[in-house]
Amino acid sequence: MKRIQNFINGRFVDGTGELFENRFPATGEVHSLVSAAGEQDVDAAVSAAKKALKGPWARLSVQERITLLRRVADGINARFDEFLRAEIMDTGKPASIASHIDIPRGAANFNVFADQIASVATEAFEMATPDGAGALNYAIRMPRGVIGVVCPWNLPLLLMTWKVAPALACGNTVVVKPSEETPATATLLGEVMNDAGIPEGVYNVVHGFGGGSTGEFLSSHPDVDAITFTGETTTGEAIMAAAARGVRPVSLELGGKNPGIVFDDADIDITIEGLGRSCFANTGQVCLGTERLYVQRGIFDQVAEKLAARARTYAFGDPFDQSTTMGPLISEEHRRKVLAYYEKAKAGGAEILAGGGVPSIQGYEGGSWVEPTVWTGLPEDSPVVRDEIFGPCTHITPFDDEEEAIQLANNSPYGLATSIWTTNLSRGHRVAGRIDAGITWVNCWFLRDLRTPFGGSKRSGIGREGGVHSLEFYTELRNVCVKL
Ligand SMILES: NC(=O)c1ccc[n+]([C@@H]2O[C@H](COP(=O)([O-])OP(=O)(O)OC[C@H]3O[C@@H](n4cnc5c(N)ncnc54)[C@H](O)[C@@H]3O)[C@@H](O)[C@H]2O)c1
Ligand SMILES: O=C/C=C/C=C(\O)C(=O)O
Repeated sequence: MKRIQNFINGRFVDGTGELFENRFPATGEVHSLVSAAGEQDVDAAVSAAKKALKGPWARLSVQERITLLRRVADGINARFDEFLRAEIMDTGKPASIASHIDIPRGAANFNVFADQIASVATEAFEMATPDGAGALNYAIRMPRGVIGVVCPWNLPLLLMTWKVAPALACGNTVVVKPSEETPATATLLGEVMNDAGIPEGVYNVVHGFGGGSTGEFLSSHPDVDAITFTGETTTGEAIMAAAARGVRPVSLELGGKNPGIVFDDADIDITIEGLGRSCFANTGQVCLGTERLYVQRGIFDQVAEKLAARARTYAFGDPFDQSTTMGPLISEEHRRKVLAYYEKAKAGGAEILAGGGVPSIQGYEGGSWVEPTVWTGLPEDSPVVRDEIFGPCTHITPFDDEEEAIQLANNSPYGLATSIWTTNLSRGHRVAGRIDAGITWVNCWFLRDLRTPFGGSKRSGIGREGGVHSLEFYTELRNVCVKL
């Protein structure tokens, strides 16, 4: 049985924690065992990262760091099939997704921030002084130090490197805690880091669970200088509390209950294509996905019917088969959560337009499969419409006018993402400016320019990642004032 180890100070080591099972979600079969890190292993990883801040890594120029980051990107691409297999075995997601999104973006993130750090500016101010000689102020950008990186299971390599790449570009060192569900690609990246010549201790990986385990050991460690987290809102609260001790900055990318708004002048084909992805892609396990949809009354029936038909087109099966378009959920535990909402919808009297249950897939009976589902008819205060489900499901509600649509969309404690579908672009711009969300797409979804600010409002997070915004988090600006 394959064993997945921790990666500390450039070496793969067993942790002092227990071995835990790693399952292939498509069948439920155990495919590897993972060595959990104990508190002393996390301490060893943080110490290695702290020591590396004073070693060769600290003496590299920005250009030398850029060269190493590009080598890491090349290293991932050179081992593309290994990363692809590892990600699919951990998540069960179809190769059609992982080969086009997860692995390419996992490599691209290193090039994006190599570009970004090459051109980032700071600032300088000349000032008058009473003696007339003046003074010059200039800012210098310093790495924060050891960054704790705590990651989720839905886009494991993509979301981990979305943090590690800018952190390293800025001269920090990192200790990564991948989700217990998806340990493999973060571990494989350790080999790539060594091969690329990243000094030992710069990139470390510790495996285990969250509260009372590895995640908490890391976020509470006094020598971690900043914490970047992506995951559930409640976990974000716990990590923010841990970071408060020692006054450490946090970047929190949290949960959402994202609305879509379809006006009656929308291009139906473009809209259904976009909503088909935003509602069901990655088996609905995307933080930016649409779980509540508001459709103007005049086209409500048409959109509901077409979206329900789209939900029925997904092909379940072998995640390694390129013709498979929908995989399982990440685990039996998560499937129980999603199916509980399927039952709540039924109990609440929802009209089920598509799905609502579990598909029968020959040869994959042990997998965590659910049907893509479309409901209507529930009240806005239903848990199905309020809570983040994180599955391939959406509830559709009709609205009459723009004001009502905005009010419905904003009526949520979350504020992560929205999509607006209309051919009236004045309305598209106008409504986008009134939605309380970090990211709003108009006539598109998940179109990503990696230089843009990415993050949530309200309970969907704190801070922004992407482009220069990542560099603002992973560095500290210091001002120097020189009397002339
Ligand atoms: N905003 C975004 O960009 C974004 C992106 C992806 C996923 N998410 C969110 O992530 C969630 C799904 O991911 P998940 O189930 O892995 O989230 P999760 O919060 O359960 O776990 C995320 C990570 O935090 C760790 N963790 C859990 N409790 C902890 C604690 N008390 N202290 C330290 N670490 C702890 C886990 O082990 C895991 O590595 C969804 O809510 C989704 O919306 C948000
Ligand atoms: O599930 C959440 C997806 C997040 C995606 C990104 O952070 C990104 O595209 O950079």
